[in-house]
Amino acid sequence: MSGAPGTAPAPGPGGGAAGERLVVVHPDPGVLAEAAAARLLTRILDVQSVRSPVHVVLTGGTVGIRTLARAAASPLVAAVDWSGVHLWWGDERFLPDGDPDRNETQAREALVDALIAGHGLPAENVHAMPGPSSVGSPEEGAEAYAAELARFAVDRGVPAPAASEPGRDAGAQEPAGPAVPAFDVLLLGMGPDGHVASLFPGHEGLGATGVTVGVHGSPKPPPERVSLTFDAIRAAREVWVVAAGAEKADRAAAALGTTTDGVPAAVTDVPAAGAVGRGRTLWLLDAAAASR
Ligand SMILES: O=C1O[C@H](COP(=O)(O)O)[C@@H](O)[C@H](O)[C@H]1O
Repeated sequence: MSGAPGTAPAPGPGGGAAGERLVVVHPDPGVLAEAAAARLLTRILDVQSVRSPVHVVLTGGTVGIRTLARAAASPLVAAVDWSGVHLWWGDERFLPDGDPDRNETQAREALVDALIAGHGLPAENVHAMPGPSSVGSPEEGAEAYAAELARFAVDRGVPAPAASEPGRDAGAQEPAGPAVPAFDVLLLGMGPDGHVASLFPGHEGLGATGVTVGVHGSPKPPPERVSLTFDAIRAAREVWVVAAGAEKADRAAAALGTTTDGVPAAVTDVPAAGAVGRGRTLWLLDAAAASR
């Protein structure tokens, strides 16, 4: 895979038009996390220059959390008006509040608690996915999160923001879509099996309707999770897939291009192939993950 960015529009799964896709390759996981953190903070700043609030979806996983930790260490943190930012999650392990394996716990330790304590992020703007401390099952958690998302859903019947917003045409209608906020950046990690969020190859969650789904039998522990669906993921203005390590290379190549026998990847085999944003999709990889 070349390191050169590709800008050919990537058709959305199901053939729908989607925005541009870029693949950016970094020398190692440390530089990848540093660059992804700077890119995230800069993107929030750019969006804040034309609208508020800004909605960002966080991911768990090694690169996802490392990116948040690097963002916390960045001087750019002080440039963002965090009072106008909302943080969401793409998926959560169905574990008690404060469990060290929860994506939320790791994100709070890496960045989120520091933003609340020292940078004006309102605690109520942090929208964690419910776990067994507050609901009885992953399905109840999914239902509760869908209701929370709907509270902030964008009214897509109104014209899109003015042309001054980067990448938007004045007067264009926001396409109708699921009852979720207009996520400005939706971060996703990718597992060695090509899973994104908690949507695993061959798993029934891949075809879930609605915006959230309760997951059972996850091949990666813990078995129970809550996840956004692809409908919710694809409603995002930008989807960023961040992945590092040689163990991701095969699935990254399959998701981005074709399988070894030249067949375009199917989302059921490579869920990451379905990670497409409405305006732009970024694949931020290290050299090892891009090696195929
Ligand atoms: O379990 C999960 O795994 C994926 C990928 O994690 P990684 O360590 O292989 O990057 C992560 O994106 C997801 O949020 C998490 O729940």
